[in-house]
Amino acid sequence: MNPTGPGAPLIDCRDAARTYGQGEHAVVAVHGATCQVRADDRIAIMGPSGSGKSTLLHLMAGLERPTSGEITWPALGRPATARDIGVVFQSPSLIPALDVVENTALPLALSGTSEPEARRRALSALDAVGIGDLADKLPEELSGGQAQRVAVARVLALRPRVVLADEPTGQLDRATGRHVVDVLLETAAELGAALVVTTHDPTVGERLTERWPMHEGRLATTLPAPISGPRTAPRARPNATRGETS
Ligand SMILES: Nc1ncnc2c1ncn2[C@@H]1O[C@H](COP(=O)(O)OP(=O)(O)OP(=O)(O)O)[C@@H](O)[C@H]1O
Repeated sequence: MNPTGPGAPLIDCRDAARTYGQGEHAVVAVHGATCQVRADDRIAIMGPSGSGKSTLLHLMAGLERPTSGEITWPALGRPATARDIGVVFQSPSLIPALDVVENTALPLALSGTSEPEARRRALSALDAVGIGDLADKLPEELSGGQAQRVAVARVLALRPRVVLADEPTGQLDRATGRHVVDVLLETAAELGAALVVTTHDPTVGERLTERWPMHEGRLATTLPAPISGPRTAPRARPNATRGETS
């Protein structure tokens, strides 16, 4: 068991697996995955469609429970909440009746932040993702890419300790996608937060410091070298405890 408190991993997955369905209909979305996420990590989980990336991300966020194995959040000393771990989902899921700034401020308002402060932080996050001028638009007036940027801003406004982004550039053109990754990296640095991004796009993966390959539900055992220089401290590496690599 990891110690809790500062220096402990933010997310600790131990042989965590997730199966959907039962019997002959069972689908093992994630086989036993063992990995850790710490502050300052910049990780791309990479793999083709259906390889289990979203499921692993949801497990890390505590949105789903592993069917076997364990996921803990040692640095938090308690189960993670949405304020600790912000998730940018594949689908923006904006509330149609609320304008862009209200959608962005909503999670903050729901977690007790005063309305003026929630609005101020929402506007600042919208500016950061380059759509401050759309603050009073309704979701139906947005393009898919603009809606995705609102979803990113909604998480950044929460100032979480970990940002988990599920294919955040999947619906964006190359230039906009690049900007969204810039924003995620800049904000993670500013907050001192960890950043984990799922993607099948190598040009997104190469922007992150580490790439964790995933194939058919298994997190690979071997990792490419970091982009620049060795890490300053040793850390646990992900491994597929069943042994296969992609
Ligand atoms: N709620 C669910 N019920 C049943 N099967 C599911 C469910 N969610 C995911 N799966 C299955 O688990 C496997 C992994 O899915 P997952 O969405 O995690 O992969 P992914 O790599 O994120 O794919 P994509 O890039 O297309 O989003 C797939 O075979 C998928 O059909």
